[in-house]
Amino acid sequence: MVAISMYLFAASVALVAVYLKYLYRRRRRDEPPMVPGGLIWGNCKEFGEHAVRFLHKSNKSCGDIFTIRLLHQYLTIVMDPHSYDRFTREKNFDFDPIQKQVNHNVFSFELINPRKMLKEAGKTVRGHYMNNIMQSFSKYLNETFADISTKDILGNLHEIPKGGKWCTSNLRVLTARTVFTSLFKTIFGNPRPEDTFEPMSVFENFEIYHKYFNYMWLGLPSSLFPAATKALKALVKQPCSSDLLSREDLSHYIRFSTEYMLNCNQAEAEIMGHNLVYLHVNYNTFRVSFWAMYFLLEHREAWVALSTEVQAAIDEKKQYCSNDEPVVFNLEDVDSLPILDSIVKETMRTTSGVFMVRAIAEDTEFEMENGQKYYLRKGDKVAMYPPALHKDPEIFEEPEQFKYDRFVDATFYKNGREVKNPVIAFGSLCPGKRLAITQSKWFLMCLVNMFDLELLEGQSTCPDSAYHGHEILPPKNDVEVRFRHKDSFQTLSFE
Ligand code: HEM
Repeated sequence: MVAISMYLFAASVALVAVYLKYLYRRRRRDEPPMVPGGLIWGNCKEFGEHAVRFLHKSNKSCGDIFTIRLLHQYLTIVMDPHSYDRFTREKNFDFDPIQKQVNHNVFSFELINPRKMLKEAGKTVRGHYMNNIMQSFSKYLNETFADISTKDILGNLHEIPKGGKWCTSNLRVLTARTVFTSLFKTIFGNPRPEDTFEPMSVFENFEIYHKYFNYMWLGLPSSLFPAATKALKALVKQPCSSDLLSREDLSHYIRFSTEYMLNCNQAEAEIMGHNLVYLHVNYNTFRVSFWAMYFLLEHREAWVALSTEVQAAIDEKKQYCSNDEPVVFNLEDVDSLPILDSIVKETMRTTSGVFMVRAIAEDTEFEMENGQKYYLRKGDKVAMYPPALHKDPEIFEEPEQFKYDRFVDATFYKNGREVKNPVIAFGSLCPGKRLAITQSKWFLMCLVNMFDLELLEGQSTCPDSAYHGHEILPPKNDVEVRFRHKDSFQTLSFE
């Protein structure tokens, strides 16, 4: 009996010690207010249930900056959109440990000199490189658009349905067969017939793997999730580096990264892990395209407005080329379409799940835009949570509604002052922003130009908020659509 009491006493003391060391915290002078939470889990429950609602509520009770606790991690949230620039410029707010955490925990590799790699990633998606990427993407997209009407999902050939006959598909599968396949081929080149590393099988395994992304990012081992382990095994069955490097249609970036990692004596497994990360960041473009297409179908007036805008742009160009030539667009032309631009921005606003997290490298005095100063502790994390701003009713009228023309000639205000960056789905660091937006826009232009597309009766979906933290949220469920080639259309080409 005495022994049991001693054990219980020792266990209680240990628990209290763990609690005091890792969980308990007294707010120091000039630190942001702390949001009250549970003894052990902190604010995990409310945050996990509905992060946007929880942060709006905390914003009302605590103000524009406050600290929450997710288990043992203290996280200061900056809710003021006007302080965005200060947040992104603060040199003690460090993204490198976050990026390392993703690479290490989720894709099992480390980069030697990551800043050099990222700088190069930035270069390879700008200027003439971006034009080259867009040319390949546009070529592959035209091929996949032809394929979806003539081949089934297993690749078996069928006749093109004539007389305006409709084909049916799940929308996600349709987006994978067109956008994801084109992205994949633009990055890795055309797969060889013997390759298991090919777009549709990678897509299927990514779909599974991404379900566990947040858990693995937080550090839970992938072995806890057998489905994720199986998917990863399939995803790393890639051609070896020498095989990839021998391909003429390999993207400039993968050629650079593979050669760079080989020169740093990094193992094949690490090169493959890195290839997956690159595909993973590009996967967001696929997700945006899915959502934009879904919203166009759900809001027929948006489809009509976009088709009219695109048709007018094609007609304008057609005056200068013959009927059998493709109509050529460039970056400037694509950027000049206001409804298209608004649809892509509104899609990002409504489906972004991104968390802009930074590690606090040193004790820091952070000055908000209104001049108020706060002390933030080294070792904590600090974040902006764009979805909470994107759903702020003071900035966006009826924020839950998709309004296709919301961003046409519009400015947005908070506390009576203009918000300079109303949509921050790319955070501040993403080098692929312009490319991803252009690819999504190009896909939509080609889609409304070539196809009739409809949601089947009773089909609907919405972003799955259980995946908050993903750059673009996946849908709760897939939907069924029917589509057919238009009787006549002009082939488009990007130069
Ligand atoms: C719709 C598509 C995309 C979305 C929504 C997206 C979003 C993001 C976000 C939110 C971040 C974190 C930035 C931060 O916290 O400040 C990020 C980082 C990054 N993205 Fe993207 N991204 C997309 C497409 C791409 C593409 C196409 C590339 C290819 C070049 C890319 C490459 C990267 C890289 C390399 C980083 C890490 C940057 C660093 O560590 O400095 N992304 N992206």
